[in-house]
Amino acid sequence: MTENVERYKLEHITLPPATAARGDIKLPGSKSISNRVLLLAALSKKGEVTRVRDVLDSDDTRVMLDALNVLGVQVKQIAEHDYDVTGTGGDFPNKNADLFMGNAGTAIRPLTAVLALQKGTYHLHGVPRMHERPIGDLIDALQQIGVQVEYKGHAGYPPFVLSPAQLPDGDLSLSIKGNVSSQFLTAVLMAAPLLNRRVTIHVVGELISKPYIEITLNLMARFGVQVTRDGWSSFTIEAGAAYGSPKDIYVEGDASSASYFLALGALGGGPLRVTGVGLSSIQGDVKFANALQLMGANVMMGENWIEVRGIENGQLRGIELDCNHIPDAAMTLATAALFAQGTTKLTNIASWRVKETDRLSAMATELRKVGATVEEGADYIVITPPAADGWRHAHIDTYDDHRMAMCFSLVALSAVGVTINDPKCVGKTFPTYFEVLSGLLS
Ligand SMILES: O=C(O)C1=C[C@@H](OP(=O)(O)O)[C@@H](O)[C@H](O)C1
Ligand SMILES: C=C(OP(=O)(O)O)C(=O)O
Repeated sequence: MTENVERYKLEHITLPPATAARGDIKLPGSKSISNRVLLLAALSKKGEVTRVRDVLDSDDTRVMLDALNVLGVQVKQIAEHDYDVTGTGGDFPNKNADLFMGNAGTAIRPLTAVLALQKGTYHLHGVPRMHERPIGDLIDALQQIGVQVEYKGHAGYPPFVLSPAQLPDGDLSLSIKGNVSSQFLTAVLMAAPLLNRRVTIHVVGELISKPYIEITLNLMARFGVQVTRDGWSSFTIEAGAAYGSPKDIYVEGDASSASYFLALGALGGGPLRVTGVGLSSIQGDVKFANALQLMGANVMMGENWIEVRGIENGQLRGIELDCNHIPDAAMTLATAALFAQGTTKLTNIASWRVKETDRLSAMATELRKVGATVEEGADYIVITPPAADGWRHAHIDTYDDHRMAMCFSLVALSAVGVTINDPKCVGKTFPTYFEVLSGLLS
């Protein structure tokens, strides 16, 4: 992907009113796991090949694959979703590169930490929205160990240039804030073994989106690096820790993408089964299923699948839920809430404001178009559904946010249907979303 690629706009898609949602789908690979595993495979022992299977094919994973390619990492596609990645031992062949990061947080944050430790100069930039998404807390943490960064736009935001670090001798210790994004801690954790010495990372203040740190630690362990920890407050990587290849690794299905189908199954009677995530998943967003259960949905789970059927008592109930642990899937609760009896309050979601768009504001605006009454707070949203005769057919703006498009597809199950503007924005994580959806609705 290059910056010049014209964003393929399909003006809008209209979903006519549907009354049922049922079927069986295989989920696309997890974005969070795909991008972590591709990078970890590239950092593995020099010459070792990791076969990464079931990689997500989307804008965000394309950003990571293209970056690795530009950096000189050998990445060979051997089947539609499978890649052989040859390890570099943490030392990328290309020492000067201009890297387009699109709007992929899971690419720019970890790559920033890893590239800051190379003996090279790297210019990282993205789409305009990426230049509004904060990265200062990560850069501040890296600067404590001598990393060299020059901001090219606004301090604390991409674009910026990384040049060779001036690392002090001996064990290293650094502090990092985790209240804006957990991806900053993920980035430092993933890069730490490249330092070849004992590294202790102290988390200052609140840490949000904690389950994503569990994904990071789990996958680092799969690549042979154990991190010792003191709860959520400090993490230590010992000297001598180095990534080794697990040889063959599968990417599980995307639990955030699963949320749309699970909600549809709950609203449209089901049975609707997603395969690729379940009891053995390492993704925090599988907890979305528990939230749906709280709303009254009938959920069953196996090792590798989740199935939702019609709702006990006919209609979902509104809930109040702290959604800090499921920031992405929580958006799906906001549109599911349109169909619930009573009010739904989703709290502790301030991070929505610094993602693909200001999601709190965007969600409130678009929910109101459908007929809901919405209260938007600094870090919460309260949704009261439209009255039975209060639904309006709306043209939903999606703000170049894949999750806005996918969340509002649930409104197809209302009596008025819905029109979604710029539906192609789903390409960030799920390019075929609307095709898959059309096979489930009737
Ligand atoms: O580490 C990850 O894979 C992610 C962490 C979360 O971001 P924050 O930590 O910024 O909430 C999530 O929203 C994002 O889609 C993926
Ligand atoms: C916040 C998201 O993405 P990113 O990885 O760019 O942070 C998301 O997918 O909802």
